[in-house]
Amino acid sequence: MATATNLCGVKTPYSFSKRALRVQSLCLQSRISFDPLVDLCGVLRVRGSGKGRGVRVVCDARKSDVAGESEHLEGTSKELTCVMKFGGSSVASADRMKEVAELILSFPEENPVIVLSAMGKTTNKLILAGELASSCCAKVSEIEELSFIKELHYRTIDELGLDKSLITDHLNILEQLLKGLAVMKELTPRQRDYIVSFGECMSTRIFAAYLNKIGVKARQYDAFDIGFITTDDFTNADIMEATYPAVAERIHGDWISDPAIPIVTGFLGKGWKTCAVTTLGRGGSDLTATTIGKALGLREVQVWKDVDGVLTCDPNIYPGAEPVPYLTYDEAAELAYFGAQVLHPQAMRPAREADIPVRVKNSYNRNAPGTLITKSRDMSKAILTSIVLKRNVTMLDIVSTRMLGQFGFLAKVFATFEDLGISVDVVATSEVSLSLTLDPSKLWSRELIQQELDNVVEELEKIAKVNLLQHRSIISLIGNVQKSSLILEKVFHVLRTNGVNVQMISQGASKVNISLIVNESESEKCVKALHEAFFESDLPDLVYVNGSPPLEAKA
Ligand SMILES: Nc1ncnc2c1ncn2[C@@H]1O[C@H](COP(=O)(O)OP(=O)(O)O)[C@@H](O)[C@H]1O
Ligand SMILES: N[C@@H](CC(=O)OP(=O)(O)O)C(=O)O
Repeated sequence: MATATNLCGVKTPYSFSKRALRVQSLCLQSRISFDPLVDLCGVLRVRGSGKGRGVRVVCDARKSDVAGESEHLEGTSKELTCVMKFGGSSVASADRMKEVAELILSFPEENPVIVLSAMGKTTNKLILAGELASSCCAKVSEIEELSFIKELHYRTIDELGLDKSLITDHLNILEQLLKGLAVMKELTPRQRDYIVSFGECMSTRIFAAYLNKIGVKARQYDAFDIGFITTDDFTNADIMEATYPAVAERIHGDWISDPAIPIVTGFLGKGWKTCAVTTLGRGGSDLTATTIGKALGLREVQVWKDVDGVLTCDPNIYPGAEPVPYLTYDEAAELAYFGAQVLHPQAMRPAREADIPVRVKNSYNRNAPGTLITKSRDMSKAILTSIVLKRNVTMLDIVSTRMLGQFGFLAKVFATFEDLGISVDVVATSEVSLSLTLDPSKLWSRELIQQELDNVVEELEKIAKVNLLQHRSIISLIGNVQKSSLILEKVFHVLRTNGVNVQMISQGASKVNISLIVNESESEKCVKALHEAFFESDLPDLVYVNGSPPLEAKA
């Protein structure tokens, strides 16, 4: 009897079917390590790598048929190898779609799963159209955003030489939905998710049809139909565990029976209770990509953007920002969480769990090396990796009205936030007081509405004195916190020179992030000055006090 590892990581005896034994023998013949894993559905999955190529073989351990599998198993070059995700900016027009098709074909050794976002700014336009329709500001047929979406998609179809019927049903349903919103005079998060889903549904249909037209066999998938199961948190849903086996089975099953490049809608899922379409939060196609990478055990996930990788800061704030060649999952996650638009905050989770490298590349400059994100990297020379600015942050200073030493104060404060469903970003605390910032991304618009803030203050004032400070920014310094004294020394030198007072400082438990809270009006100036000091200055990093090197220099 052979053994296989179950999902809890335990090796258990497993009675292999003829088919599984055949997989084992083919793996051995091809010098692919045989590492069987039994998933929740009892399906035996084998991961391994032979001659530098990632290979994944799926077979059912309980069935005994071997027919139809041999070509797939022997011809390992026909395995799906990686995910390539293209964001809205990469597929913004017919010309861009042609370039992306050419880019995909320029990697003949790859059999990618393609994940696409909506074309250009379609998602923003869909949200606006929904808001306008429900607020009765305009007649639906006259909503400019709707006309823009129709025109963009029909023009793209025309320029690619495709048939309009590909998306006419979608555009008709979209218009009907907007008319419905105008009657109801409301736009719920659930309705908003359904409306925005049309962007990805249309871009993927157009792109798959174009590939088929140029003779590259492709198959379109709506993520909500192929097992992307999420929580029912509309506008910010979370991927659930059941997604991985379901997506693997569907995409892999189709690939084996009739190989065609899978073209999957990014950003979308299906709520597990409501069965309604959900979205994964803005920029959620990155998460779709890493989820597929983990589900299929692929070799690499590539996210193709309009910048040369993750940069040392937001190029819109400082155009001199430079690409960062290597990052760890922790650094990338922290960077995204603290506001770098370039990656979705949750996207690193599946990649980290499956230990799959994520490469951030530029679809406009494909020869640029980009950024490689992996579990670990050489940190010996790393000091600061990237500077991230999160604007429009609200800060609360909370001081207990009771005596020093009163226990349970912090618990009561955090219980208030839990009751009101508001998450907190950065915290600095003593026994009787704490300062914290509120996460503005909780709401779609990335701003906490005034009524929620009033509720927070009203509740907290029952136990504390509360000072609400708006228009603040968080500057997050992502880097090697083992060198925190060195980083802080330089930071405070720069801020003092620029006359900026830091209002709060916090070092994340993740050990890759130091956060500073400053006034919004001073924040851009700070980021530029910090960027110059850390990435462009020839000044020595270490300033010796009284002629003796600081501790970390001695170590
Ligand atoms: N640190 C950063 N590194 C790279 N890009 C950043 C950074 N911070 C903000 N950005 C912005 O993120 C954009 C890329 O992210 P996004 O628009 O979501 O890409 P896509 O839509 O192609 O997936 C860049 O054009 C850039 O303006
Ligand atoms: N279209 C969605 C999802 C997405 O991921 O887009 P992009 O890859 O262009 O950031 C959005 O705009 O949020």
